[in-house]
Amino acid sequence: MKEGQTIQVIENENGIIKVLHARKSFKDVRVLNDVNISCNKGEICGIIGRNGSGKTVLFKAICGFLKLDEGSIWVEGKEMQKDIDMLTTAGIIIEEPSFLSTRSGMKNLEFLYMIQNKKNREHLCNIMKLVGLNPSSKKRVGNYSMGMKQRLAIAQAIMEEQQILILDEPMNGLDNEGVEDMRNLFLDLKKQGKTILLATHNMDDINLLCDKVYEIDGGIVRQLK
Ligand SMILES: Nc1ncnc2c1ncn2[C@@H]1O[C@H](COP(=O)(O)OP(=O)(O)OP(=O)(O)O)[C@@H](O)[C@H]1O
Repeated sequence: MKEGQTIQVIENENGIIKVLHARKSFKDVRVLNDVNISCNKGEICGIIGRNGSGKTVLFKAICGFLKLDEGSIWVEGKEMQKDIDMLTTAGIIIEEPSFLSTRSGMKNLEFLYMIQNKKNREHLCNIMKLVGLNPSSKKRVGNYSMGMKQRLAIAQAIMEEQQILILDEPMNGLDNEGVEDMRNLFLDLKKQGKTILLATHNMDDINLLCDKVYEIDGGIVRQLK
């Protein structure tokens, strides 16, 4: 599809996440240059691109962590920076989440969950098990391996059962079994109707998981699938 046609399709789509004509520069370096994407409800939408191509910047803008210079971002019909400042209706992994290193994984989830005034230990135990962590383990997060921290990050992203997940390289640090487990988990979440925006460097993730794929390069996004 030619670029002009792609943009028109995106503008007409009823995407649950839509980015229209997004531009973002840092000083004189343009990172996003008229970026357009649309992710429909129940889809896993992949974004690929080289190191430094702007995937994280795009995700941060979608979540409201940084402002675009131009363009608009719509999530569930609400415009970021106009109707809402921060996206609170999505489970998010962007960069390394900060956990309390002296507390167990389960305690960390409990703290984060309680911030939302929620209490449900059984639900959190199930989430821990779902990501392959032992909810009864007293091991402090500071002593977790990289893969265990990543599993905990996925647990915190999914624990509130949000309809949208924004996952920036969620497979980082996972071994083959972990990757396989998380792929199955994401496919299950998709079956439940969740929408997942996924940045990855792994083409197998793209081929196995994604309904739609965008590549970002030189600030420009191209739809590959
Ligand atoms: N706050 C900032 N100030 C200045 N430059 C920034 C800032 N945030 C990101 N950048 C620059 O924007 C560009 C895109 O960075 P980004 O983190 O989005 O890349 P990425 O595609 O996620 O890369 P990777 O695959 O390595 O994770 C990089 O050149 C980066 O240095």
